[in-house]
Amino acid sequence: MPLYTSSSTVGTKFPSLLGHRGGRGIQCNSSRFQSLSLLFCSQLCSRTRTRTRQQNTQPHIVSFSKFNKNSSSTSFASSSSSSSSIMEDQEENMGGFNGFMEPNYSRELDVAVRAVQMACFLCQKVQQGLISKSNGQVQSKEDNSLVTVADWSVQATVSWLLSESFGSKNVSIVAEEDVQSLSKVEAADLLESVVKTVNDCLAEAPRFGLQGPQMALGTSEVLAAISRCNSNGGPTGRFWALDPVDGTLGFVRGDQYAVALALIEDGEPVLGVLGCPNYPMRKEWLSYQHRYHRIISKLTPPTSESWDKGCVMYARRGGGEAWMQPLLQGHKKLVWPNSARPIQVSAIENPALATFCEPVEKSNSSHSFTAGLAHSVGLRKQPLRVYSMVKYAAIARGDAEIFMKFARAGYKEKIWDHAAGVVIIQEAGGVVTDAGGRPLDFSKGIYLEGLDRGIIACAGAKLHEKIIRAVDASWNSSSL
Ligand SMILES: Nc1ncnc2c1ncn2[C@@H]1O[C@H](COP(=O)(O)OS(=O)(=O)O)[C@@H](OP(=O)(O)O)[C@H]1O
Ligand SMILES: [Mg+2]
Repeated sequence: MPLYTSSSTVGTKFPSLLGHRGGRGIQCNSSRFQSLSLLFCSQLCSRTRTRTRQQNTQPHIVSFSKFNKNSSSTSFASSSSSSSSIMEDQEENMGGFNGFMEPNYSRELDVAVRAVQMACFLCQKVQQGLISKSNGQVQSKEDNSLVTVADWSVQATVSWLLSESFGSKNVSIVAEEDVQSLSKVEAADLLESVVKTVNDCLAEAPRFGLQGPQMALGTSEVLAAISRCNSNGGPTGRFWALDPVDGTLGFVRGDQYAVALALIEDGEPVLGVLGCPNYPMRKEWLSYQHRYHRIISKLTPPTSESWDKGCVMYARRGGGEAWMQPLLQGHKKLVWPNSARPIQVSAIENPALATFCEPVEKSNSSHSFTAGLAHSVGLRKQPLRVYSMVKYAAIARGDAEIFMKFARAGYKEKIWDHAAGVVIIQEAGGVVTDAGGRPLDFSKGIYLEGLDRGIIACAGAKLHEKIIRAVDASWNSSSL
């Protein structure tokens, strides 16, 4: 059975790396920022290698599906014949390895993008319900964060789809929601809503090129799918990191939020998929509250064909490319690559022209500290405050140049809040590190252990270096 189409085949243009960055040179030998430069150089070298390979093997990479590599990815590839949920309308499979014997994760990427498309579809329906009437779908968790039917439903749906596609034995997921609060007797109505929402969504699976269940899932199957997401991550093997609704506050306020799914192998994120259902295609609308965007949209309704808002961004580590495709509209069927376009980071290096983004809530990141940094680096524009990993999407798409997050002391960042965004920004040409210039460490379990002060993502090395310097200069006098 034909299985899937590689993302590598969706585009055939591979501009040279430096040309792709608008000709910006990159210094790899800075003595002052050696670790930073080494990091950036290694990102650059990996990208250059990959591009050379792709140029040599275009347009279709040779399939090595019979090659039996002793790696966990083989089990994913081999599980496809028995439990693949991909429909028949797709191209020849890539065997899980490209012509250079490296896993290309094409099948995982294909399933992940489709699953995130479905999750976005689900979230849009729930968010519309929240906006039209405050109908009790917002719950309070013990940790006081807001959680919705969408959180649990997305987690159940994505978990079920991944398990069906790769076999539940082969799928390990780290995800935000645990099943305890949903299993309580007092949550019976909520659970019923989740089961209905999941089944409504899975009934649409064929439109997204995936197979849904033969019969509607029962309560126990939905709970089982949620509770399967019980991995604790770690340094070895393969697991998925899922944030079913990232930016819960944005979601319940009818604003920006994201569905984030990453595949992590041996502690490194290798695939990143980010669904951004409210991401506006006109970048100036990112800075407006979504309510305003909705009013404007009503005044000038988009035509059915126009791409007004909502996308899924994705990238494979080392692929040297990042992509964005629109959310599936109306009753259409997803035909890969679904009008995907390449995305890349901005070429702006001048701080005076750069836009920085940060969390909306000052309890999540110190606005006063970033304002000081902005001043010292010479950033002049107002910060773009956006909920969720949409900030990573904005950097990858070139709509902003800098993302900074400095959480209060003691807060431990979770891997699912960053993994997908890191891969996408890096493959779109940007840099992501902690404030010490080191890569984020996804190998230590569910937290980004050892994170130095904060997170800094930039379109290019020069801006990144300036921010790191500014953090060093002002950290000791800050109250953080
Ligand atoms: N106190 C504190 N400090 C820092 N970070 C925190 C904190 N509390 C939560 N979180 C995590 O931040 C995620 C939301 O980040 P955002 O960048 O979207 O923040 S904001 O809502 O725009 O203010 C949010 O993700 P979601 O829970 O998925 O919304 C949390 O994982
Ligand atoms: Mg989150």
